[in-house]
Amino acid sequence: MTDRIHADVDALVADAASWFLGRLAAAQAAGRVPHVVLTGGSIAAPFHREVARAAAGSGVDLTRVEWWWGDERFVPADSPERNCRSGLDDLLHVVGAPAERVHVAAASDAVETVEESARRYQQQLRASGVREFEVALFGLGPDGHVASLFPHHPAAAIRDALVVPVHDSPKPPPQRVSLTYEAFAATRAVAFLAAGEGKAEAVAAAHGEGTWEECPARGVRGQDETVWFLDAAAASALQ
Ligand SMILES: O=C(O)[C@H](O)[C@@H](O)[C@H](O)[C@H](O)COP(=O)(O)O
Repeated sequence: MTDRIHADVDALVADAASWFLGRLAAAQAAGRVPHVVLTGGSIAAPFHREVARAAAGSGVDLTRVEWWWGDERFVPADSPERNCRSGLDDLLHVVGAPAERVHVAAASDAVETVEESARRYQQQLRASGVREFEVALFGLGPDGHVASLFPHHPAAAIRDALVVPVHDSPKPPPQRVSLTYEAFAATRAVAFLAAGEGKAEAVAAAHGEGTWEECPARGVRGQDETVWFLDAAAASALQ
């Protein structure tokens, strides 16, 4: 694991965006159409805006990338709470990503149940033929959760599915869909983006020994690399 610690959020997202575009440039140069996992949470908007800004001149063709989300909140499509909101508004619509490459989990006004949303998202993943994710980006919960895999939550323990429905999420809203550890396992590069003192303990826990049940972020690692983009406050409890 590598830690890249910055003075503030602006410097953090600038470095993360440049690293992200570098990974995509290398994948495209090698002839791959990269599959990417985007995140929700508070870091999403500044990160997506920075990627949209830095993309011009990066040599990366963002219209030739397959876009997924690590988790989605089961709320109506036009809710500002949707995790895909920032990715769509701040990045994918800005760079003109074609709709057929943008994979969003069904909202609560499109399907009846969160089970159905999870089932369809898993079907989309399988149908896409994706064998690995090039990059998966994650925020970090103050309790160490990643995507919608929460500490000691039964949904986090499911291994025989790529996508699971989540009920009783400790972070609102209560119903969500999440990719599983199984889905994240085949990922070349994982990046965690975390800022602020509220994340310091979780960052330290995720770097430390112990189980994924108590700190789910421990369970997600990239095959090539796992990079932590942190501001000084989020890094403050690291030894
Ligand atoms: O639904 C969500 O909010 C996320 O997918 C979740 O995993 C998020 O990335 C972390 O909770 C960090 O979010 P904050 O930065 O807003 O604390």
